[in-house]
Amino acid sequence: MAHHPVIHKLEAESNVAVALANYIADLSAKFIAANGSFSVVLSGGTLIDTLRKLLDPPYMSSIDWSKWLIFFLDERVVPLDHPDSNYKLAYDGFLSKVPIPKSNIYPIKEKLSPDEAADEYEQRLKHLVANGTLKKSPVTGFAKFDLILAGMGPDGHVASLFCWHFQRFEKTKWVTSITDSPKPPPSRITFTFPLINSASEIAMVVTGEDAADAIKVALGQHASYGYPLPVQKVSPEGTLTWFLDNAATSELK
Ligand SMILES: O=C1O[C@H](COP(=O)(O)O)[C@@H](O)[C@H](O)[C@H]1O
Repeated sequence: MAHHPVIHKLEAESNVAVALANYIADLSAKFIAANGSFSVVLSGGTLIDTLRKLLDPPYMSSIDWSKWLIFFLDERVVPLDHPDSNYKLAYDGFLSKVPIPKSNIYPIKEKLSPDEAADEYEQRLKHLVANGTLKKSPVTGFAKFDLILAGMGPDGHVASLFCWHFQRFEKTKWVTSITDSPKPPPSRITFTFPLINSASEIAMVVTGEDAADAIKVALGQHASYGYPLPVQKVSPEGTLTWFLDNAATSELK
């Protein structure tokens, strides 16, 4: 049974950045004290810039970065130094500025087809569960990440799970691929909903006016047409916490 979501409606994106840094620092301390590590899944997009407060005092020196493990919620199937790469975005904007050991960062493998890249990432996650690096959900048997940091596109997509694309209905695979993403670039890999929803904590970090219509649907104030939006399928075993600014909530009553 999913818990009620926690919703933080903040004035500006800069307030979201501060609240998000506090939330992440608290979870980092909690999970490291309990398990000796903190597994964090990053999406791309605007989220990476909204993580910027973690680079400031007191977080930079108070967080035990050496215990963080970094994964990617979705990735574009391009070289890791390509401008479209979510790894490059995260590395340039965040990962290169914090002392997380390189061996604790898990980018996709290059030079594989989208299908091969998704399978390879899934196998790597399964191996990390088998050797105890990652936890396993006792409910679903999928990997159980401590924290997934997700954004949402204006069309309500999460990760690379889009409306009208079958990947959003995947039940068995942990990671899947898409070669006709409606948002460029077309070839991507993505966590599936069963893997996403096995997480302990999911933060949906959504800012800006473009998201306002989808936020109205996601928070139940407007019926969706036909199928629910992908974002409406986000329902973790643990807690879902929304971080929203005034622009993203401007259509809410
Ligand atoms: O293409 C993608 O889009 C989403 C949303 O991005 P945003 O810029 O609207 O925040 C992002 O979460 C995902 O990781 C990315 O591949």
